[in-house]
Amino acid sequence: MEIYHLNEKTMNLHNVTSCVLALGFFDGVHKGHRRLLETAKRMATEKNLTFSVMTFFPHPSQCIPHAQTIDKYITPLPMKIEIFKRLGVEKLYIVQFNLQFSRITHTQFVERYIVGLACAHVVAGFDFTYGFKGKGNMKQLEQDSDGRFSVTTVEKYEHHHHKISSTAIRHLLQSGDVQTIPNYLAAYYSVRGKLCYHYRPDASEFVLCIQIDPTYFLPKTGLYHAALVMDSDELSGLLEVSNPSTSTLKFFVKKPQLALTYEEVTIHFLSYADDIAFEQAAT
Ligand SMILES: Cc1cc2nc3c(=O)[nH]c(=O)nc-3n(C[C@H](O)[C@H](O)[C@H](O)COP(=O)(O)O)c2cc1C
Ligand SMILES: Nc1ncnc2c1ncn2[C@@H]1O[C@H](COP(=O)(O)OP(=O)(O)OP(=O)(O)O)[C@@H](O)[C@H]1O
Repeated sequence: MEIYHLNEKTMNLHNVTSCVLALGFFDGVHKGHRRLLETAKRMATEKNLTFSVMTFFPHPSQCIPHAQTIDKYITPLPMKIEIFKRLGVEKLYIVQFNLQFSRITHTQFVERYIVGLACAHVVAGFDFTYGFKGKGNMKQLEQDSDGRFSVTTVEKYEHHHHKISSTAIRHLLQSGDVQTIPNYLAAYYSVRGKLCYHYRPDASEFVLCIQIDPTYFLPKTGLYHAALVMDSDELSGLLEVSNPSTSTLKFFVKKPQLALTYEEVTIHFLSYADDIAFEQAAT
């Protein structure tokens, strides 16, 4: 996968190839996002065009006043890049979202970032917005295209009559309801980290400490039933989130049957244990 970090200065510095472009922020790359990305991939294959994705970084709420500033992510950028790679994206455009970019009008965005990147077809969801004050929508996009590219609008994908969204997943994390998240993500909520040290409080128990990207959106404080995956080995245990802004997690496990190496690990949040267990572990 080719990755291009775009801003006003770097816009015209690379070769473009005719593409199908999927558009959006895509935090979590949840089931709704995946449906959209599969549509774009299928169209790229049918039309023999490059499968491209455009996303933005950081989240627009960090430079425009919003009800809530989003500075923690379900998938921090390196994770999102990895998922796009796995989904077969051929070109990834990461547009720097700053105040200057936010003031680009919907027509300017189409001229510079869609027509300018040789997009023959654009795929986005029913509620995608773009341009200054988010004035552009999917109807506007068809008008702005002026016949130069075609547009597919992906319908709302729901779970129990609710839109599957990054916002809904953040709410589930905030309430500790991690067991419901696979309905939205198609997988357990997971974080990637590095085993930084371990200690042994008694003969039967090990505590592993894992350093994670500080921009992960963590579930609420407490203890979680979790699985820790390292290479092909998997350990079951309890994971402590001491507070949602921590970047060190503690994983409690009974006598691990494998040699612990200080490498990359992935932690899957399976379900919430309870506050009582958390208080007991803390003492
Ligand atoms: C060129 C451009 C300008 C934007 N300007 C604003 C803005 O002024 N205010 C705003 O709230 N969002 C703005 N946005 C953010 C969009 O409304 C939207 O959040 C973003 O395109 C990601 O779409 P998604 O949330 O549907 O994935 C802008 C987006 C683009 C592409
Ligand atoms: N459930 C869904 N069904 C269809 N399209 C979706 C769905 N969720 C998001 N999309 C589309 O995916 C792209 C990325 O959307 P975005 O990153 O805003 O996701 P979101 O889940 O709506 O996020 P948020 O909850 O923060 O608004 C957009 O084109 C959007 O319209």
